[in-house]
Amino acid sequence: MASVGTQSSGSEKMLPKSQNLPSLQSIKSLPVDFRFVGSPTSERLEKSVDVNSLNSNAICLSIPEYIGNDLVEGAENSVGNDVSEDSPYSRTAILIEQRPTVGDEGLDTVVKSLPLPLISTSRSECRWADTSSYATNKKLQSWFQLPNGNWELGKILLTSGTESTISLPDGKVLKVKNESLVAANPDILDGVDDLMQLSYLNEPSVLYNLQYRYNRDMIYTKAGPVLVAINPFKEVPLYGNNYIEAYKNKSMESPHVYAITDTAIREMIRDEVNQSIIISGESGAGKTETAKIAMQYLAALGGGSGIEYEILKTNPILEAFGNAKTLRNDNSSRFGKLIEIHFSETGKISGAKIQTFLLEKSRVVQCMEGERSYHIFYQLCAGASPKLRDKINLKIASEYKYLRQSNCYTITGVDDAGRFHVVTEALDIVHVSKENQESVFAMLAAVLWLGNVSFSVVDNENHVEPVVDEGLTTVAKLIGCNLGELKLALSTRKMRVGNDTIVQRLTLSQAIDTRDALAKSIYSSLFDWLVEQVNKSLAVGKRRTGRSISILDIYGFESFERNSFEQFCINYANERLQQHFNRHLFKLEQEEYIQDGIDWAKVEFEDNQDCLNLFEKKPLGLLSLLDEESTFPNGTDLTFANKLKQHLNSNSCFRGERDKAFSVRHYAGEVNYDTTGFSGEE
Ligand SMILES: Nc1ncnc2c1ncn2[C@@H]1O[C@H](COP(=O)(O)OP(=O)(O)OP(=O)(O)O)[C@@H](O)[C@H]1O
Repeated sequence: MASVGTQSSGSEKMLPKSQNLPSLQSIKSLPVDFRFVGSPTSERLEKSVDVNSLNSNAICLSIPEYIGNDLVEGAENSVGNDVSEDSPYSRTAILIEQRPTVGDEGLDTVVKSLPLPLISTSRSECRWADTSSYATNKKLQSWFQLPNGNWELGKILLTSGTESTISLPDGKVLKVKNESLVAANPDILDGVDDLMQLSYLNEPSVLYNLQYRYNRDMIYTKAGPVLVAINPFKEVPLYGNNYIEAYKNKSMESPHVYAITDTAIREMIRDEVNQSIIISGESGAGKTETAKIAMQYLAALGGGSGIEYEILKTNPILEAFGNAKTLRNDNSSRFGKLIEIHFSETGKISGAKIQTFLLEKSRVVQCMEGERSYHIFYQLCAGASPKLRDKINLKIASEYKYLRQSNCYTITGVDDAGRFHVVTEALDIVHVSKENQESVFAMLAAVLWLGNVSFSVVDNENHVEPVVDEGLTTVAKLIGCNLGELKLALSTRKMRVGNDTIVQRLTLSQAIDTRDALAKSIYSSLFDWLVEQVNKSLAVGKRRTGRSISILDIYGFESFERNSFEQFCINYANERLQQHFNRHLFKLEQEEYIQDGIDWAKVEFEDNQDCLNLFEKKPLGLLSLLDEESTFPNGTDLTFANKLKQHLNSNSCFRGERDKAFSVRHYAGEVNYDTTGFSGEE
């Protein structure tokens, strides 16, 4: 007699009535007609001692090839008899792996007689049987969106005509239009580890499934070929050597960054093709942490030469110089990075190369209340030795205007002085000499002192001159420049008129802009120089004969009140990534199903092609128009904004705003841009 079942790992309300739930032993002692297939669920079944820890209540069964149609019908009896709706196992699903020798007819007979939903007849094809009749037998449930936007799972009590009566979990009974109800999946599909397994793939079902797993610390879920990670904002016991060992070369299907990375390694070796792992998401979603976890896995598998240690040590350096506290994320990357890890033919790491993009330079001179500038400034101020402080005339963070303006110096739980030592150690490891390190710190101090440079008005046209004080003299000393030259550089500009060069005095606001531009330029040159040093160190003497795995971690989609040119570029890059995601998750997958003639209910998704066209179309897209305006001698930010309004106002993704502003309807929401600085006007 076949009786199969397992306890749901779900909430109390879902537990079966019986107190005597089946033990692992009873599951294992299934009749010979059945055996576990080598799927992740069954693997876990066999390994796990505690059935309660299972995250799925689907039992995977395989019908051995030699059984044939007759025995399939036998299976029908045994399953059908024992697993009735009232049995303790009523939430058990059955997944039958169809072998080529089992005819469709035989299988159909089994399917029809099962009192339970059949999840699949073939795991590889994922052709889920329609479970709606099962749901009708039970009390039909549907999602209903409340006025506040939240989704509630309602029980349908009655359907008549175009309306249904539903009861919500809080006991309220509502009469609603049928079209406002969104199909819910049967309980049996709660917490599936691949969203593609859901019978109904709609917003509330996806959110519910992700939350169901998240509540159980299962932060990873697959969405076909894509891994969805939900930031746990706490330590989760999912990493480290034991986990690495478990995933190593095992083609484990259960969702994890290690599994994705392992697939990249295997496919790189097997197909001899370079691989890339693209990580995208909004700010604070966990991209950088995920990139680090992937790098740790690569280092563990491809390590041995010692270079992997250097690669991992680049993280504290890049984070110190390129990350900052924002309102959304205490450690927000303010630049994008592409890390290429090179492997030799034997699969060992032979070197790496880091490319960085779009460092947010403006943060050096201004940041919002409650945010911080780059970590390294605070680390330096807190952790520099007395000798170094003396040498570069360093004060505490609150002495510097650039750091003072946002009124935030520390991050809860972060020891800046301690981090400074970690950074200097990491700089040692990537072979930045002590002498060069000192020059780096001197340049950082110069940037901070620049912010303290003030100006005094010298005539009635508001022309200014820098005040000669500790700030100005320290900057001159640190950057190795004559004081008089520095004064001129900060208060005048040279212009060519015909064959002559004339020197024009700057007004206060022009001088402040010049000072800030110098500070930004010093900082971004320093950042680029460091990345160059890191790359030299990671590539020394290594022949790049093998293949590589690249990890792209670009900083996330963001929207402030008024967004800059940098944010415009970042949001465009994110729009492109979204399109890549859509293509792989929906477009290509669905095209393949259609080509193969697979009966597939089309999944509706929001295609962001229109928004991409707004950016990319020639000659009347945002980028082309910006290119054009930047080359016009009389082009300004205002003429650019007017041009956009003239040509793009009829585009549904665009809206002209007052003065120099416009907004774009991105996939993640509408964003307002201020064209100040877009056209590069003088
Ligand atoms: N897997 C994880 N385990 C534990 N904590 C995590 C994990 N992923 C992210 N976090 C937490 O969330 C914070 C933000 O994550 P992270 O810096 O990776 O976000 P991000 O997507 O790179 O954001 P940004 O675009 O602003 O750089 C981390 O500092 C960490 O505290």
